[in-house]
Amino acid sequence: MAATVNPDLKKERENSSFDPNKITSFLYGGPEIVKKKRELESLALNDPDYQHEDLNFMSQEQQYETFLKKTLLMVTKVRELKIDVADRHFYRSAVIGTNPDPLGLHVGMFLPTLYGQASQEQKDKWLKMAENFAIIGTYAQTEMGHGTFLRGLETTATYDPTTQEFVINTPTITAYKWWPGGLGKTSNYCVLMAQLYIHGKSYGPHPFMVQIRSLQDHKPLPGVTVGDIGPKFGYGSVDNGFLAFNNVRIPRENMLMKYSKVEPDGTYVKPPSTKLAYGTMVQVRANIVVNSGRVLAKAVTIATRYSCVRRQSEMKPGHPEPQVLDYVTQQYKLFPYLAAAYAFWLTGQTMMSVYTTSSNQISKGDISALPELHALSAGLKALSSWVANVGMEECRMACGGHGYSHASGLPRLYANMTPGATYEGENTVMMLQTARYLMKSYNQSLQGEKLAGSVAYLSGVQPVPAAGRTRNMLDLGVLCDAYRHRAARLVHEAAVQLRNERQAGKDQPDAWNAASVDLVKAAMAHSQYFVVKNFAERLTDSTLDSSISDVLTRLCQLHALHGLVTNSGDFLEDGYLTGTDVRQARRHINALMAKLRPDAVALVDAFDFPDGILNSVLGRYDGNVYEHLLEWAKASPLNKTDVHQSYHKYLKPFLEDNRAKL
Ligand SMILES: CCCCCCCCCCCCCCCCCC(=O)SCCNC(=O)CCNC(=O)[C@H](O)C(C)(C)COP(=O)(O)OP(=O)(O)OC[C@H]1O[C@@H](n2cnc3c(N)ncnc32)[C@H](O)[C@@H]1OP(=O)(O)O
Ligand SMILES: Cc1cc2nc3c(=O)[nH]c(=O)nc-3n(C[C@H](O)[C@H](O)[C@H](O)COP(=O)(O)OP(=O)(O)OC[C@H]3O[C@@H](n4cnc5c(N)ncnc54)[C@H](O)[C@@H]3O)c2cc1C
Repeated sequence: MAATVNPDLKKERENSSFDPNKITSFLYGGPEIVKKKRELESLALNDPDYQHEDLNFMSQEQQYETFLKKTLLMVTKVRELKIDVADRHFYRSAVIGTNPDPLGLHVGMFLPTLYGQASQEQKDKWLKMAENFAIIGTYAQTEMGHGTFLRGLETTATYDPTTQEFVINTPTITAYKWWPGGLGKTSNYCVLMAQLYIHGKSYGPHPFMVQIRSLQDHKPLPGVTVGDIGPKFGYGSVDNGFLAFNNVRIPRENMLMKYSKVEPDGTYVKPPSTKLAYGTMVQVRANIVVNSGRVLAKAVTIATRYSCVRRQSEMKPGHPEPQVLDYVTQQYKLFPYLAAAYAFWLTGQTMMSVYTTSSNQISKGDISALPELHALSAGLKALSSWVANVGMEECRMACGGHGYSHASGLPRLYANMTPGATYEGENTVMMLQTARYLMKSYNQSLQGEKLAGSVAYLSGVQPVPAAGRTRNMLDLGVLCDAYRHRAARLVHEAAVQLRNERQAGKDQPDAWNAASVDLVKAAMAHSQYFVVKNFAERLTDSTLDSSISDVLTRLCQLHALHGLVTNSGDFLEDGYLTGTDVRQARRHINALMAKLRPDAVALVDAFDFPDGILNSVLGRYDGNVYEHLLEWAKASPLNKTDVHQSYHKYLKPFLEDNRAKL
């Protein structure tokens, strides 16, 4: 087995223009954090207790069992090692790699819902148990018939004032809860979203704390039907489940009552906003923006390293085969996603800081930031997960045939991460939520109101510049202005389209539906403007080391220019950009790719994913791809014996029969 680094990768690293550690530090927030991250990762990756056979060689049941064992062990070790709450994600991502785990919903949604939706008395009652994993919960909202339309949920929680209980029921097949992670086999509690009924009146979906399995033998409690929904596209390591209730009674105190309340006599106390009950989803959407940047960074790391190791064809007759990354078409596949990974990494950080500031404000009773937070997180969640999806698949195809093997790590990454476009709010639906906010803001600006936050730019309509002027299409100010103009124009045009549909006689819902393609386009343009502007603003950080600001600027330019060329019609349509500008942009892309080429490996190294987290034979840090491909294939269960038992069962008689008939 080769212990040395592949010479091509070695040369790539020697020739880069900067020290990747400096970018790593920038991406993670300083050298101290990077040090902590590396310590925790190496602790997890070198722990023999976490070792197991490759998941790709396992059935769904084995994957679930392996991951359950591993995650429970992780919880115990996190406690023993006294890892700070803020640092746990480093340890966790080294333990689970790119796989979801059966406790993900407990940590990612059940606990956050208790923090965000429970009253102080309820926190006193349940938080200690939940934080210490004495109970395990999930977030049971989606039903077989409704995921998107929460107001259409069918599960009922009917208040009975005589006993001061809620009666939980699943009235139809379509009301079965369907999909919640960790529900199938693991959880004994859930936060249940159900329609609240008091004295025959419906009050809409509310969260309830419901025990579903016995704490003694883990059997479903009386009236509860629960199980696993079966194999999925990915997510083999998680028991996504179904759940139904037949007249299950829970105490009044089990409705989460930080905002809405039901008094013992059945009096309903309204929350400051009904949408506060959706708070956990907003938090997870913000997390998905962070995650999308990381996922894309992983895919691009694998494909870029492999593209430097892989040699193919003759560029010049008689010359050695070039590294495939030297083909400009290969660079055009990968570098825009390399740039996008950086763009979304930084967007994720901004999104989280907006989330933290706004949610602090909201928890103190000031809900004014809620609409902006919802609109921003919905749009960025949708944009980032869509780009990550397309990027992961592009990276897989850029690895040729070997990309299709599970050895590349890319099919599993894709299968586990692609539902980010569906869960926590289906992407089109999320873009339409953002569009709703944009329309409202735009109309407010027409009434003369001053807008703030991410929509402030809608107040001032930018004029289309006079023809004949020249622009420097590499100037980040020029690029941001172009994205801003496009977003403002598309918001304006969607609003005009809506108004025209209304004037043509449609009612508001039909007009909205008729204009929805334009509305999504406007929300997309708004979100893309936010990403480009955020990237450019981060580069103005005066503490940024000059040796890395050049290369980061190139990435930012590439990200903006690539989006501009891909959507050139939007920029050209009203004459804001000219054909000359777009032609110039295309030429700059080629020049930028040539400049980025020597730094490509250093730029992916800077993401700092250890091999144990990447889990890819093609993306190995040492580039020793071929020997490990062979070793990996040899470990496949079909290779345990030279002659498989199916030969004796099927192939042998078949061949013998055919030979006998000759
Ligand atoms: C050891 C260390 C560990 C570290 C751990 C880290 C681990 C992390 C792991 C995380 C794992 C998570 C995995 C995720 C798994 C998936 C979970 C799920 O899918 S769960 C299931 C996820 N399911 C989904 O996401 C369902 C998606 N569906 C929905 O969210 C809603 O049905 C809807 C938004 C589409 C419509 O709602 P509807 O009630 O019909 O509302 P209308 O349209 O009529 O609009 C009325 C007004 O409300 C406004 N508004 C709306 N929402 C919000 C909000 N959130 N806020 C504020 N406002 C909001 C709206 O703007 C409008 O305002 P205006 O114009 O009137 O002023
Ligand atoms: C891996 C995975 C894990 C999940 N985990 C959980 C969990 O832990 N807990 C939980 O409660 N749920 C969970 N879910 C469910 C998930 O949240 C829903 O699937 C998601 O919210 C989408 O809803 P839906 O399935 O009803 O899609 P649908 O709404 O049926 O979407 C189908 C199509 O209809 C379109 N559409 C729907 N409404 C509109 C509209 N108003 N305007 C325009 N187009 C529309 C959509 O764009 C989409 O193209 C999970 C799902 C997956 C895949």
